[in-house]
Amino acid sequence: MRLIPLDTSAGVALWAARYITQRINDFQPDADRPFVLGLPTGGTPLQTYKALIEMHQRGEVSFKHVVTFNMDEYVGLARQHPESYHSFMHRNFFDHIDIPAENIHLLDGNAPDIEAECRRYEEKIRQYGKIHLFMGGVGNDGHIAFNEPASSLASRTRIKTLTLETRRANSRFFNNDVSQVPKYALTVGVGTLLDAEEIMILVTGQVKALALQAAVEGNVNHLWTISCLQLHERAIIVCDAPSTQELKVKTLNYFREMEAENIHNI
Ligand SMILES: N[C@@H]1[C@@H](O)[C@H](O)[C@@H](COP(=O)(O)O)O[C@@H]1O
Repeated sequence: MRLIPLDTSAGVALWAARYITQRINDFQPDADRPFVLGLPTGGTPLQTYKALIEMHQRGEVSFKHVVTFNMDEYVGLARQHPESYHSFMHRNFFDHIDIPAENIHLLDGNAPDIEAECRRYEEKIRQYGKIHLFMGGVGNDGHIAFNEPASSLASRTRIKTLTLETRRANSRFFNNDVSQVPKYALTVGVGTLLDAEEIMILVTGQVKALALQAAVEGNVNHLWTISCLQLHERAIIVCDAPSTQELKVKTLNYFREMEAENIHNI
């Protein structure tokens, strides 16, 4: 695992946007060989999307041959609802870049047959071979995508019941009314995430401090599904100073030294 400790959330966003841009450009994608990018929603990646849009506008990156798969979507929320992840992604990212509509993949939380929809999503990812880079955030309770505590670490795309903690945290997008937050979501599984070639998780704010500690210093544990990163060959966590509150000084110094050396640090 690489841990990139930065001072501010703005620094995290810039680091992540530069990293994505570099990976896409190094890959030199074309129509027959697109770059496959996994994407999250939530408050954390907003600044990263903004930075990517600015880089695109400056001509530093094109998404013409990038294919995207979003991590999750609420069940039963109309696609046009401003807080559906479909709306979120178009409003905050897709509408401002040159990605072709057919390259965008999101789970359909209103599909008549939920199981078939989840199978279709897994199959679609398989058709592209693999996701090259999966960006994500983390919930306050350590969930990755919507893999709530005690999700199987071998799980695939499926429906999940959201915890009250997650619904309370997300109620800030629903007029602070928890009853408006959907109770279920479709989400890629931990196993789906672990299949990606590389995973980059953004962690910002003190509310994420326990989740970051679990990810970095804790044991691999299904109660903190973010800890699955320890099983991945190429996992990067980019974090700001407030989110590191619960890490040992020794841990933080170790990762700082590794990054300063910049070699053999996975
Ligand atoms: N399903 C999403 C997660 O993918 C996201 O990581 C988490 C944290 O969101 P935020 O970045 O707003 O703290 O929220 C939701 O639960």
